[in-house]
Amino acid sequence: MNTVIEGKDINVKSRERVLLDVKRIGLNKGEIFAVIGPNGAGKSTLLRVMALLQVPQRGEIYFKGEKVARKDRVRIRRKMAVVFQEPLFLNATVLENITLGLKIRGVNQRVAMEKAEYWLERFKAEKLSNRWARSLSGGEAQRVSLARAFALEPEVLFLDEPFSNLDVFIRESLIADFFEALKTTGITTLFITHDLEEVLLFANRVMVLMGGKVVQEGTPLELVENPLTDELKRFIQAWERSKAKMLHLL
Ligand SMILES: Nc1ncnc2c1ncn2[C@@H]1O[C@H](COP(=O)(O)OP(=O)(O)OP(=O)(O)O)[C@@H](O)[C@H]1O
Repeated sequence: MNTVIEGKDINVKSRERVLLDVKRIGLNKGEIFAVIGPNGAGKSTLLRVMALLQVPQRGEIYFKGEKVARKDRVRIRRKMAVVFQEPLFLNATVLENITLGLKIRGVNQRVAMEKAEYWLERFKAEKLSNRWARSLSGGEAQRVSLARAFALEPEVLFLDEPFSNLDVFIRESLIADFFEALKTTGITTLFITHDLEEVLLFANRVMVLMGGKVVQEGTPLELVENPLTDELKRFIQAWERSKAKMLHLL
């Protein structure tokens, strides 16, 4: 079976409001799968459910065909890595933040150091090794957060809008490093964004979420060329307008 992670019949409610209602989401091995949608569409909720960080009111997650039971959640979570928009760090140095995650997964100190140094270098963050992680700037923190995620060599990588708070220069450079890392590792990736440009750059497949429901799924090109709903058409047009404005300003 080629599906690495799959969610079936997922339903998340808060009081009586349905936040998420997704019949199926499945990521094939090596695939870069984007979930796109406006603010409040349920993207982060879906990511948390798939990354086993939140238990839905209904629905199941399958990892390589195995239904994830409550008792297996921690074990399977260790095969995953998550990068958030605002990185979460322990109160320790950059290097310690990376090596600790590896040690928890049973990697010995020497190998953990090697992996941490290797990935910090690939994300041009080697000079930050001994800095206190919580003192980093937004761009530095995101470099370290990505290095930490790749160092874990996860079977699935989850990213929740990792580039959205960065200035245009840092974003461009980090996106290039990230894309290179994805290409060379082939890690199965679930990527959340509200930026269509990122979808067109990275994704093999994209799911559009609006109001907690899937409105379309397909290749990025199919989405742009043939949006199925008026709401999605408006979303794409708004994005095109903002891009055109940006080009006009340059
Ligand atoms: N713990 C919670 N309790 C109640 N409502 C919640 C909770 N978490 C999320 N929501 C609501 O669920 C909806 C979806 O939120 P979510 O953060 O998943 O959307 P999103 O698509 O990631 O949005 P954004 O792009 O703004 O980050 C929102 O209306 C949000 O207010």
